[in-house]
Amino acid sequence: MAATLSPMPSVRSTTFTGPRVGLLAQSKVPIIDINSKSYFWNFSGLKATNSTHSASQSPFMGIESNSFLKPLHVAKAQNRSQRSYTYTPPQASYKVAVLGAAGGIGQPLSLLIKMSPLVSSLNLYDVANVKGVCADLSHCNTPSVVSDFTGASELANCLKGANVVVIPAGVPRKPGMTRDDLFNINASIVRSLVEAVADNCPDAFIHIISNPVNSTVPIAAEVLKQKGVYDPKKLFGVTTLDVVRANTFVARKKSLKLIDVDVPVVGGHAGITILPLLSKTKPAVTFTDEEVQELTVRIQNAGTEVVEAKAGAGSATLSMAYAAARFVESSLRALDGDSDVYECTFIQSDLTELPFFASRVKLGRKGVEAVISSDLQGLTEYEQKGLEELKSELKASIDKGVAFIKQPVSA
Ligand SMILES: NC(=O)C1=CN([C@@H]2O[C@H](COP(=O)(O)OP(=O)(O)OC[C@H]3O[C@@H](n4cnc5c(N)ncnc54)[C@H](O)[C@@H]3O)[C@@H](O)[C@H]2O)C=CC1
Ligand SMILES: O=C([O-])CC(=O)C(=O)O
Repeated sequence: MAATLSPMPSVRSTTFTGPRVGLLAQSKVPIIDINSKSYFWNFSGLKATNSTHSASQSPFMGIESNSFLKPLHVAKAQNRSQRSYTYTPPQASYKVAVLGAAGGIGQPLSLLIKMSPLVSSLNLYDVANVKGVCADLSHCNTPSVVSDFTGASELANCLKGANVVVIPAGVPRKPGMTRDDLFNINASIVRSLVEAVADNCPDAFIHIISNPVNSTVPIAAEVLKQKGVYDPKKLFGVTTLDVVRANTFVARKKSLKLIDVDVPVVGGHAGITILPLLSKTKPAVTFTDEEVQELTVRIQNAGTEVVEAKAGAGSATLSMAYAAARFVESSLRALDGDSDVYECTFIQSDLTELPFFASRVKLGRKGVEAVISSDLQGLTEYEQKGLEELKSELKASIDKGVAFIKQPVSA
């Protein structure tokens, strides 16, 4: 019996003007455009090279600049207008290191980073099992060269020359635990990994995923200070998943096009310290008080929702990998000179009286170029109350991280 192939949803409804390849002449299998291939892995903002379609006048004008799926829109826009564009794909020239690459987040995250056209070297580090992940990934025909590094003795080589270091190393939660319950194990892991970053690639952007982010980022800052290489503009707590979730939940609730929605999420990354600013949602949308309450609580508890659904098998890994890959790609675009890159992230901050705070920032070649202070202006009463209420918990988590390095408790 002949096998039936299911059409890929992303190509089913599209019509292309370029050369075509018939998969199976007599079947209903879709015809795909060979030129469309790149859109499925090319996450970076493609630069138009002809004068009519410069990057700033490109068909994706008006689409959120930090959209991880922007190139899919390019494909659609191209299709709609039946015009053809000449693009110069971004040059692959950046080195990214993933520490904890064999883990639940590390593996899919490494795959997504492997798909970036901006990455020339992808270095995978873990305490075990990273060789196989590397062998597997290295068969993908995307530009980056993948290398594996196992154990502390290979960490320095993994990090040398890295432009971006992503750290998802550490233990995840089980049902009934808070993120802070991970502190005792993950604090030491982050400390030792960041020490190595300080020694081997002090100029790199450092993305901390390991929980509790509200404490592990201050830990990383103190380690970098002790090593004399702290640049607060280049140390980031990855809170992108909170934004990804907020965008998803709001779009569903209000029947908006997912790709258009952008909700800033500020504060920190645990429970009530996660504060979605629904009043700042783009496109502008109104919510009833009940919707605000329901959405805010869902966004704050979304991590726990996944932990409970996984019932002991860990926490969010796939959505986290997606979110972290978006943050990596944004960082690479910023390093590459894109002047239109905005993300929410947990950083050293003057926005409130707290020394660290997540907010929207503009990213540039040197890291954080500007903090978007207007997000905290004109808050609703509900948001203002949420902001005041999160401060004591967030401060305690920050202080705990700082104290871990400044006054280490002997084991
Ligand atoms: N920032 C965020 O939004 C999120 C953070 N997380 C956090 O990310 C962390 C990782 O989660 P999963 O990948 O699910 O855990 P996992 O247990 O599946 O993977 C962790 C990996 O880290 C490795 N590892 C442990 N110690 C290491 C060390 N010293 N050096 C290098 N690698 C080391 C392990 O061998 C393992 O491969 C957890 O702390 C989790 O709470 C999870 C989801 C969202
Ligand atoms: O909930 C957890 O433990 C993992 C996490 O940070 C998230 O999913 O937001």
